[in-house]
Amino acid sequence: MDEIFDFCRRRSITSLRMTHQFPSLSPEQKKELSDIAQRIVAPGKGILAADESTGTMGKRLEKINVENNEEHRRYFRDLLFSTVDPNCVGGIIFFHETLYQKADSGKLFPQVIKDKGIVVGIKVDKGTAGLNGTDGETTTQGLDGLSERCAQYKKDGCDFAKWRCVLKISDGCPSALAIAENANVLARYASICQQNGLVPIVEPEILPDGAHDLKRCQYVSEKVLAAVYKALSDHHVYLEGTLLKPNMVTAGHSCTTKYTPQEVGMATVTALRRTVPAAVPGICFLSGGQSEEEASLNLNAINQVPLHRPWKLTFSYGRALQASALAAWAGKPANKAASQEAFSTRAKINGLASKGEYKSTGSADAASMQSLHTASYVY
Ligand SMILES: O=P(O)(O)OC[C@@]1(O)O[C@H](CO)[C@@H](O)[C@@H]1O
Repeated sequence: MDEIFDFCRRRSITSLRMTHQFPSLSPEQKKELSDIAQRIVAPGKGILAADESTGTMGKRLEKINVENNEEHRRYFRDLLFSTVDPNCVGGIIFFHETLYQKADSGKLFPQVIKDKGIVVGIKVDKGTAGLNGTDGETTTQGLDGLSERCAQYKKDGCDFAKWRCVLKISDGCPSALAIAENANVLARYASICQQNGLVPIVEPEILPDGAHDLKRCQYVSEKVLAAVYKALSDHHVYLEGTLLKPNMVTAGHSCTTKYTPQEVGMATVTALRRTVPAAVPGICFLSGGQSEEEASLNLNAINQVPLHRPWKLTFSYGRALQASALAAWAGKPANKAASQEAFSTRAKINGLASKGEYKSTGSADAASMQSLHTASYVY
């Protein structure tokens, strides 16, 4: 090590010395973070994103004519959590309210989940805010008081966190400002999480709105991810203790060319191989308005791409894991078992897809084929 420092001094390279001089995490902290991340993306497992804010949950409940009140939100989440299979779900992302609610059994939800061996996560961002002078682009808020909130969440049973940034594709978007600002805020968030023992899920979502083709989405995804990993490095984030939650590389929703899952898989894996370091243990895709079946077929194809893939490639789905379950429930207690069955089926299929082992029978039901995309969706 001394020779390296000596070499750096002679060449006036100071940054290496600085990194070693001010280590941000102890070996024990690093081990804890890396162990948590590995548990979440163990083979065949992915993440259930159940972190819809109260407003977003309202939009979901409205579709099935159910009132958006605390009990209905609790009931639906209890329905999911009491049936979730730890063989295909390694982590669940909670919204603040859910973390302090109880299951019908009287146990707090985080305890129910931990007892199954599933890791508890929490959404910690506070939503998007406009970047003035841009074409409607945004950054994400929530850094103020984040360290204190993370420390409290760790005490209350959480071991990972999620923060979502949003970028969009159009003629002039994403702008250089949006790319730089969102990369930096994700890195700052990730650094704060790690100091508090939470594995940060880094989510730079590129929206599927638009008529762009697959190539354009791949190009933009590469630029955004390259900026994110440069910022994470600048902020000394320990990559082994992080997870990435990106969009799959797909054409825009109104693109007239339709691409096969194999084409989506190849474009996605190519973009990731060019930008995401091998030290990152897992890449957990968001579903972004794809139908349940489409999200499963694309994930399966991603895991069948004949290129070296140094990370686990799995799911962190919200809509694509819950849509059929919500529709089957329709707010009626008598439908609870049918709703749980629908959820378990999707979780099992995605567990298989995360290993490239899902064989579609081609007989998927209508509900799972329905697009879940809403143009200019605001969460
Ligand atoms: O795209 P999906 O799979 O439905 O949801 C992905 C997601 O990141 O976006 C939502 C809004 O923040 C979250 O509830 C969820 O974690």
